[in-house]
Amino acid sequence: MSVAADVVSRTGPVLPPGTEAALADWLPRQRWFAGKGAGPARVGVVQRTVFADRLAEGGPRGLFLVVRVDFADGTAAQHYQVPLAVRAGAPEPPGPHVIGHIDGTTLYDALADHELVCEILRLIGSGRTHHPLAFRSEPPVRSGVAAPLAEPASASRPIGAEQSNSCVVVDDRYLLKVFRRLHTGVNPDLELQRALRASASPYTAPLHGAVEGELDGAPLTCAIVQTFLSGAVDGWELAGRDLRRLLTDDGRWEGDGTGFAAEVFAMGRAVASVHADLAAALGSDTMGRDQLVALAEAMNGRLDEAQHVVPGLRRYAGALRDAFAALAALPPGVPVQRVHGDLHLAQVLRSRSGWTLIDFEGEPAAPMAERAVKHSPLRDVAGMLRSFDYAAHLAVPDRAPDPAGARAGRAWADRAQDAFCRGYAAVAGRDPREQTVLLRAYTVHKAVYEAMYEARNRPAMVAVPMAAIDRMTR
Ligand SMILES: Nc1ncnc2c1ncn2[C@@H]1O[C@H](COP(=O)(O)OP(=O)(O)O)[C@@H](O)[C@H]1O
Ligand SMILES: O=P(O)(O)O[C@H]1O[C@H](CO)[C@@H](O[C@H]2O[C@H](CO)[C@@H](O)[C@H](O)[C@H]2O)[C@H](O)[C@H]1O
Repeated sequence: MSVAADVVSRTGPVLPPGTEAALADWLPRQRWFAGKGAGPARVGVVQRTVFADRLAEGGPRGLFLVVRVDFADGTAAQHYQVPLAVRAGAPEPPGPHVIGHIDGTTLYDALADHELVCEILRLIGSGRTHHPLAFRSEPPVRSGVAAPLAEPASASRPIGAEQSNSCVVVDDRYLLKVFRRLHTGVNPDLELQRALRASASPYTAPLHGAVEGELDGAPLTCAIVQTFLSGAVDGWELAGRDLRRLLTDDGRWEGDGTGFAAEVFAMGRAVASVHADLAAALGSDTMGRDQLVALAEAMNGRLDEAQHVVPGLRRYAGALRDAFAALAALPPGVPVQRVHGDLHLAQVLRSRSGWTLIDFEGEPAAPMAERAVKHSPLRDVAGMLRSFDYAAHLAVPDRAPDPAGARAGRAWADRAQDAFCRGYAAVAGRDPREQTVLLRAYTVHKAVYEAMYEARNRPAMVAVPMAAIDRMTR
């Protein structure tokens, strides 16, 4: 399973013996490691690509590793990406990025090493290949505009701890995002942002380049670089600020909120515009009878899985299946296209230039083939409508639940959902709420996903989607 550490460079083996044991200890402690509940794991390095080697001169060696994890309990094997730094001695202060100290070297996460982060950007900027990895810069949208990434960078810092992947901000200008859990196939975060760059969408952060590879003969997306929107605030934070303004000092809710509804109207416009650009760039289709039935079956399948994880869903199963059956019975001809796939308030950033959609990778645990399936754009609309409901529950932490507060939160979510749909309609020409059956099916389907996601990742929050399911099935 593993590639032996047998390649010897001027300074000894490329990977010191014991690397896999150190990784086996380090990986399960990472936020993005998806195999946490699966028991003991065996770890093997199945691919390693040296992209920088200055160990002999007292500098770092940088490698991209593909690591395979096999689980003792029979859970299917998972692949992860680890950009690895190796330096002589113990140059790194202890921290969560340190993987181990072996044979006089320190092994640590290369994203914490400014020199190596710069090297990755330089390789992308100059379009180099270190087989099997291709470092590519995106062709200029307008001719004569050079790729900016070859310039030296002076500072880099990791951002966000609670993420599925790992991001580093370079010079406050670029965001390098390294995908952690690997699925073969082109990641939609690259595919869709490439298409949106080509159509010069003003609602995405321009893509500058990517690192692409292959595993077992299939394509692999390893990393992307895009413009970092310095000073941007995400929709979740803005929603929280608006909700906090409604809350009086003595704990009562008062007023209608401030300008947030106007912001949300603009957000709806941005999402509809991105949908139009995606349809133009990557094509659209219609669902016939068979596809509608298959979609309803997939939704039922997820409900089956979710009921094992959240037994409380069982009492709603009849009403939920009715919503999916109504979808299956819709007249054929429902338009479908590529969509964001996991849209919520933290996936939209508000900066001076307006709203920007980020993170087009879809549901991070799903195989790429599933994420590439065309859907009604109402899938994203449903995701955002659910997010306003979440915000009303959670954006004001430590607030004791009380009926008046719940009513005020509900009224806030209703207003936000209304503003979003009106903004969406202003660009799409049709209010998503007119497609009642479709929107209801996608919305309850999303809530079922959330119940399962929360049970696995944030059990204290299961009550949020469960309350929505209770309300929507009454
Ligand atoms: N282009 C960008 N400009 C500014 N901040 C960004 C940008 N892209 C992502 N971020 C920030 O980084 C965080 C993680 O990015 P995201 O693409 O959502 O990664 P993940 O797949 O790990 O969730 C986001 O929540 C956002 O705050
Ligand atoms: O951001 P990710 O792509 O990793 O998405 C996953 O995590 C999200 C939580 O961080 C989760 O979103 C759910 O919680 C949000 C509030 O924290 C809420 O705004 C969303 O509406 C709700 O779905 C998302 O489902 C999951 O895929």
